[in-house]
Amino acid sequence: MNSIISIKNLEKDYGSKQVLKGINLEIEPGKVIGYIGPNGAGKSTTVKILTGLISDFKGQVHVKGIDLREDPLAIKRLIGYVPENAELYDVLTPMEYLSFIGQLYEMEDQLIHDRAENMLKYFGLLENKDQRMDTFSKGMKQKVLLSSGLIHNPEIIILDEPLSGLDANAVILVKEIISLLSRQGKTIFYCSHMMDVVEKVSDRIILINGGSIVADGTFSELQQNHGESLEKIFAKLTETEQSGSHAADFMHLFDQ
Ligand SMILES: Nc1ncnc2c1ncn2[C@@H]1O[C@H](COP(=O)(O)OP(=O)(O)OP(=O)(O)O)[C@@H](O)[C@H]1O
Repeated sequence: MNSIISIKNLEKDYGSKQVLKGINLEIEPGKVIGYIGPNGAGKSTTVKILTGLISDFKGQVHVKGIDLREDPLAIKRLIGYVPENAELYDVLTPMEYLSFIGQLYEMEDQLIHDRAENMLKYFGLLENKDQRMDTFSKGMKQKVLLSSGLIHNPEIIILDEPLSGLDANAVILVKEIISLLSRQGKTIFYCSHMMDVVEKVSDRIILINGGSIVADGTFSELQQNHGESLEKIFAKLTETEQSGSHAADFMHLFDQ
């Protein structure tokens, strides 16, 4: 396979705790990869390694044939990353923030300006473009963050729970953007807990549990092997099928 991302025997410990236990992944270009798993499964850790934020890992990671250990900066240029919990410089305005990010990628000023303004327009933030972001809601900040991950038109886009805090219209917009980006040949690595969205937008779904891959395939392949909806497949493979009765047990706490 002509992989754009190649991960071999990836392991990561935090002290005595092994969080990734030998992840192997070959990812084709131009696909949307849904990367799912329970809280603490190791999704963000994988993504932080891929984006060069964590460097003390075991195993091999190559992006477009470049060894992550040898040239992390070259890989960072290829990737647009929207982290789960981002620190925005919220004393800046969206335009100032996006200019700053664009300059880090050595983009031309005019291109930064035009692209930033257009992205803010599509996210309904044009009238807020010159307001300081410390007054923004979570969803407004998330839209700026998404714009900052896309501004340099990266080949690979890594989204870690990108829909958090977004209203229903923005969720629809982001889902459409994901599909359009993939039609343009971009590779999208999409971590989320929103099973209904992952089910719809992903060409391939990878489920990790306890630091290991427990399922990998198209949605219909996973359905054939494990169940109807992605929510049910997830529950089955991560052993939370009893969540209904757990909820009932929880409610018994209030019986006395
Ligand atoms: N900096 C850190 N130091 C120590 N342990 C960490 C650190 N970051 C993550 N962990 C632990 O590593 C495990 C995997 O965390 P990770 O954030 O990768 O999970 P996740 O799948 O992204 O979870 P979530 O869905 O909750 O975001 C968790 O048990 C977490 O407590």
